[in-house]
Formats: sequence, structure tokens, C-alpha cells
Amino acid sequence: MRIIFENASLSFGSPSSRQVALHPLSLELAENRVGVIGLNGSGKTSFARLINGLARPSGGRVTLDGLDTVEDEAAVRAATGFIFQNPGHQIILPIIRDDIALGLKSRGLTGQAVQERVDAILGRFALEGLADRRPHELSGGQLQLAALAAVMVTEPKLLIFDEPTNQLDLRNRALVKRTLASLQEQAIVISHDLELLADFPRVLLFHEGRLAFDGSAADAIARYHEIAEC
Ligand SMILES: Nc1ncnc2c1ncn2[C@@H]1O[C@H](COP(=O)(O)OP(=O)(O)OP(=O)(O)O)[C@@H](O)[C@H]1O
Repeated sequence: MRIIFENASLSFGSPSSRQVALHPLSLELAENRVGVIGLNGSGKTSFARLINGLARPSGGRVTLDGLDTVEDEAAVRAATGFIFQNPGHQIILPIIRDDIALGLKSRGLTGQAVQERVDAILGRFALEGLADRRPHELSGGQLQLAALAAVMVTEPKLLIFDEPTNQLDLRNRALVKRTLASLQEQAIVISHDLELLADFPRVLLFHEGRLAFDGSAADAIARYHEIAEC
């Protein structure tokens, strides 16, 4: 999808105590992989939430293949999948299989059609043996994959990951990294795990609500080190 920010901004609070999360931003993204880095509170999640319409711009507009995130909110939501920082919060039903089916049922699918698509996505992520478990019976990495499966079962064109390796050990990080690398879908990945983004073609660095750098992963990470140390 071609994502276009036209002077899009996001702020909170009343005019007398305004908190600017993202200053007006104009940019265009079409790469298959885009990384997003920056210090805590720099505006990364705000940027991501503007893309899928979870946040409405306070000024300007954001479009995805010409769909406006406000005017065409339902179509934008259907085209995008957001994988939250804490998969434990994302999975809401007690059994993994039922949670994965939920997104399909809420789109009006029933019976065999749901079963087939759930089985297909479980197979894709090698989760078949875990499908009847409860979320607390999975490891952090398995939970992250289950959350991803629950989003991907509805076949969004664009995936947005908010810190997918947060709190994962080295083995689970590697699992998530391999999974990301194997996805055909377009993905925007917010992460403090710089290794995860090292081979991304484009990385955006946010600082104090502004885009501070936009370019190769190596250059963005080098600039991030300079910012973090001052
Ligand atoms: N709902 C809100 N109300 C008020 N201020 C907010 C709200 N959401 C975010 N902010 C502020 O906007 C700024 C940017 O927040 P954002 O969550 O986009 O940062 P981030 O880069 O994703 O941070 P982190 O790495 O800690 O997740 C922060 O100063 C934050 O406190």
C-alpha cells in the first residue's frame, strides 16, 4: 500500500495544555519493510496509530492507497493489522483457536469457512499443536505468533508491529525475526530491538515528535546512537 502523510499531526489535551505527540509530518511510504525507531515518547506509536486510523490526525490527513483514515475508516481498518506490544492483551478469548476465529466471525464468516481459514493460518505458523491451549500456557514467542496469526487470518495488506520482540528472550526474538523475514505482506515495525531492523530497506527515526532521520537502517541506527548519547 502507498501510505501518504500530508502535514498529519497528533496532539492531546486542551488548547491551554497541549501535548504534541507528532508535529506535522509529510512523507510517503511504499516499501515492503519499514522500521521505526526512537527514544521512549518520541512519537513512534502515535505515528503507527495514525496509519491504521486508531488515532485521528489533529491536523492534515493520512491516506492508504487513496483511502482516508478518517473518511474511509472501516476500509482502512480492514486493510491493516495492528500487532500490539503485549500479545497477552491482544488475545481476549480463553482458547487460542477461538481467538483466531474471532476476527473472521466478526466479519460474518461461519462454520466450515472459519475452520478452514483458522486451520490454514495455524499451519502457516506451526501452531497446530498449541491451538487448544490457553494463552498463559504458551511461551512469549508462541504468544506473539498466536497474536500475529489472529491478525493475519483476516488477510490484511499491511501489518503494523509495535515492539514485537519486547520482553522476549534470545530464542523467541530469533523466532519472531525469522517469521517477519518470511512474511510476504508489507510491514511497518516499531522496535527498540535494532538488530531486528538491521536489514530493512528504510528506517524512520523519530525524536521529540518529529521525523529526525529517514533512510537506510545503518544510517538511521548511527544517528539514533548520536541522539541517545546526548
Ligand atoms: N493519550 C495520550 N494523551 C496524552 N499524551 C499522550 C497520549 N498518547 C501519547 N502521548 C504523548 O505523546 C508522546 C509520544 O508518545 P508515543 O506513545 O507516540 O511515543 P513512543 O515513541 O511510541 O514511546 P515508547 O517507545 O515509550 O512506546 C509522549 O510524550 C506521550 O506521553
